[in-house]
Amino acid sequence: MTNAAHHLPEESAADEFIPADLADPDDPIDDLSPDDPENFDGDQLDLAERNSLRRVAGLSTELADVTEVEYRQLRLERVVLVSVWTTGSQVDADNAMAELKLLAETAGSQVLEGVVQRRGKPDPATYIGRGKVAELREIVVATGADTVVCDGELAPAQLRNLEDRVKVKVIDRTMLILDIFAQHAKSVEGKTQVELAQLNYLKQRLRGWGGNLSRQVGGRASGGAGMGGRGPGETKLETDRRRINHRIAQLRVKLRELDVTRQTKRANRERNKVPSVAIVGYTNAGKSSLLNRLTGAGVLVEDALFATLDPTTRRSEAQDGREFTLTDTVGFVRHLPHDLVEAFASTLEESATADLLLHVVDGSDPDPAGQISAVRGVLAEIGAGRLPELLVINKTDRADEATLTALRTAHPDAVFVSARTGAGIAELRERVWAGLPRPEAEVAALVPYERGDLINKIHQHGELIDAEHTPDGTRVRARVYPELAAELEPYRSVDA
Ligand SMILES: Nc1nc2c(ncn2[C@@H]2O[C@H](COP(=O)(O)OP(=O)(O)OP(=O)(O)O)[C@@H](O)[C@H]2O)c(=O)[nH]1
Ligand SMILES: [Mg+2]
Repeated sequence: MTNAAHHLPEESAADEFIPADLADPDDPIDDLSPDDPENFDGDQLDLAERNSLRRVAGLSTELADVTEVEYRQLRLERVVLVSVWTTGSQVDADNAMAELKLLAETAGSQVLEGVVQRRGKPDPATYIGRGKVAELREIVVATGADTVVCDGELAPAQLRNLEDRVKVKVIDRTMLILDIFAQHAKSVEGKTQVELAQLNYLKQRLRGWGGNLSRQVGGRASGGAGMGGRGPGETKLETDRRRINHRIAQLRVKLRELDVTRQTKRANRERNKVPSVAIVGYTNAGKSSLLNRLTGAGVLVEDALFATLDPTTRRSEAQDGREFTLTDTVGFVRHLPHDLVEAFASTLEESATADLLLHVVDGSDPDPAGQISAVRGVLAEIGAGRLPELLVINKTDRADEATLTALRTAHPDAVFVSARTGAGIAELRERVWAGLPRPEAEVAALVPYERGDLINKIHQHGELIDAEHTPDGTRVRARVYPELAAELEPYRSVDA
């Protein structure tokens, strides 16, 4: 890459660093104290527990001595944000920076400064222009930062070069998101998935912080061959790599086992034909708040990105008594790391197999259209792109009229709600009920009174058209799924 560097054009004057305006005076976030009784979020059952989990290092004891893996984690760091602004307007660039700031804060770090460089494309060697690296170093020194966070996914070489020159830890957006997930994941499955994604990502970016040991010239000779115990000549880098590979294999096995449990659960639901509704959407859009509104679930709601990492499923009932499930899911974000999408595949499958998607959008976001397309992108990636989708524009209490009008025009079928005030929730319920899949087969039967269980099943899983009590039992007409139709077969009326 030193070669490549010679061919790069000099920095032009137009490539100035633009300080990002990080202090947003009317930051809508500020008026959202969870202690405010107005902020109806249901019971926040596990808030305390969550807070106590915040800063626990995500890796198991087996990797405790892989110093680099720990080093890459972001814990209460003092950071400088850096982004290369290639396309789009200044507003887009500011929004992207504001989101990066939120992400960094969600990871527990303190943002000291943010700089944007306008540039045709990121420098292949150093991400920002090479002329700007020294300036970045100055900012780092002046602010006393210990970490630089770049808004993008950096190639291993870019990361290394920047780190060598800026002389503090450099993290990219992908690593940052992985780190947030690692801090927040609660279930065994979630933790395992995140750890796997982190290790996969880091594996290609290890640089051997054991200092000179890592750059041994003969190091290549041992690559790949002889995974067994190598002697004292083994470098720290190789040890790390070997341990990581070993750990990755372990995690894969564990995930496979966990997946079996999940599939059993899902198979049960499928057999019972309980329609499932998945609440999907951009992170912080208000998915959990909506689940709480719709079911009183008491899921944690927090003004933080990725508050929810473990899907919660609640049963609910349509007005005609039919049951369905509502699942709150992990939020999406622009450029969700691919490793992570892959790692979360089984969790996300919850959405991919749903009968209906409630796609929640934060109507008060500066760029709801961008959120919608980012979410649809991830949905397509996990094979949920063609499911029936009900677009729900949330936070109408806070969104400005112009944005709402634009959204109404662009999405005439969307439902406009506020999980906070409850506005539009009644309509949302009806739209959800109407969107549930309907059983096809219509049957007529005379069900004897001792088979009241069948009548109950019709109520729960089918649609009762009419019922009449006769001396011999209940005469019913109903739309039911094939399984229930088979159970009703012995009592079928011929005149149907
Ligand atoms: N003003 C307003 N705020 C809302 C509304 N709905 C949710 N919020 C707030 O938005 C923030 C995020 O809400 P959550 O329900 O946690 O969002 P989420 O989509 O589940 O977020 P993640 O799980 O982090 O992806 C919280 O501070 C909520 O109080 C709304 O209708 N109006
Ligand atoms: Mg949530």
